[in-house]
Amino acid sequence: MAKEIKTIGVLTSGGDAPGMNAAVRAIVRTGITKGYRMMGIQRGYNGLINGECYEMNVRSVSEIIHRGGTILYTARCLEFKTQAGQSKALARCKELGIDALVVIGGDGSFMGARALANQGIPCIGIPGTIDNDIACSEYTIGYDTAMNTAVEAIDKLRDTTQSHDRCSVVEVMGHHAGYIALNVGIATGALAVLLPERPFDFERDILARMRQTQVTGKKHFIIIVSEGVISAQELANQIQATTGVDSRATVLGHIQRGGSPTVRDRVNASLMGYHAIDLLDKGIYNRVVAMSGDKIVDYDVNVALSMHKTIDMDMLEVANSISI
Ligand SMILES: Nc1ncnc2c1ncn2[C@@H]1O[C@H](COP(=O)(O)OP(=O)(O)O)[C@@H](O)[C@H]1O
Ligand SMILES: O=P(O)(O)OC[C@H]1O[C@](O)(COP(=O)(O)O)[C@@H](O)[C@@H]1O
Ligand SMILES: [Mg+2]
Repeated sequence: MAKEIKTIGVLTSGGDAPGMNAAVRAIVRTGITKGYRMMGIQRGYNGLINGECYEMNVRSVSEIIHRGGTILYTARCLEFKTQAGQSKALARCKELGIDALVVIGGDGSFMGARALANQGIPCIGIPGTIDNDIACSEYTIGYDTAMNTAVEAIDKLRDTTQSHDRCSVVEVMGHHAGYIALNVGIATGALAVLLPERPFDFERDILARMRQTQVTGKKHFIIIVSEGVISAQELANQIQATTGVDSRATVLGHIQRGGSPTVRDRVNASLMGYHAIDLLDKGIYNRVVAMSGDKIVDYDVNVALSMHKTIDMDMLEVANSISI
């Protein structure tokens, strides 16, 4: 027998991602249409522990579909990782009458949702992270916007890099995940793309590729490095010292996390938000919403968290074959 749900809470957690607002909008409006009381919880699990929340109506989510960031704010909450923190959150749900929760965030946030689900609060996870590193889903909200933001910035860097016959080393985000780097590398025609999934070899990945292309007359170089592989500045210094090519480092950083979401992020966020409420409404609990092909699907949270996904190394081969 499905538990009776009257009030649904929604929160955003972990790194913000463009399109989170579109998801919140879809969740709140679908929930209200289906007759639920909707509560916005601020600052992720911190807000759940502290009771920072407010009832939302259809107008609470007006004028946000095009805005980056999250109107609910977000946070990383260490306390919630502890049993004591989770017990406080559970007590707060009971006090506020929150019967179920929709969590928009990454893999860490879903582990938090599972902890609450295990204590009787039905939870639905929605993948919201620019990194696209949610194993069960081919796509995460914010990923498309972040890549487009990075491409726009790197196109600008290309102009100045070419004008000075320089090498630009550009660091993009992607905590342990090279999806942004690989796609952005192909989209910007980068000479080399360094991914966390592949051990870095300075001679093979940089020097050999520069020499090969210099023979054909190329004098400027763009190198994309995913955060954590090597510091962009350190790599630029090494390239300049070894090849004599004037080199500069650019860390795109949190620029990639902001800005108005793309069509793809707005549409997927809206579909996923609707799907999350539809699941709860059907009495289907403790699922993670995901994309498979262009379809919205869902997985049991335990299954979702045990899945693995691998980056398509054939795409690196394509990048390396074309950027010569
Ligand atoms: N193992 C865990 N158990 C319970 N809660 C967790 C766990 N891991 C992460 N969380 C909660 O989720 C929040 C966001 O996780 P984090 O990994 O920083 O981001 P993301 O969800 O984007 O991957 C953490 O600050 C914490 O409150
Ligand atoms: O917000 P912070 O603490 O600077 O975190 C930066 C990290 O957040 C991200 O932007 C997104 O990661 P999550 O989605 O897992 O939170 C990573 O690419 C990056 O490593
Ligand atoms: Mg994460």
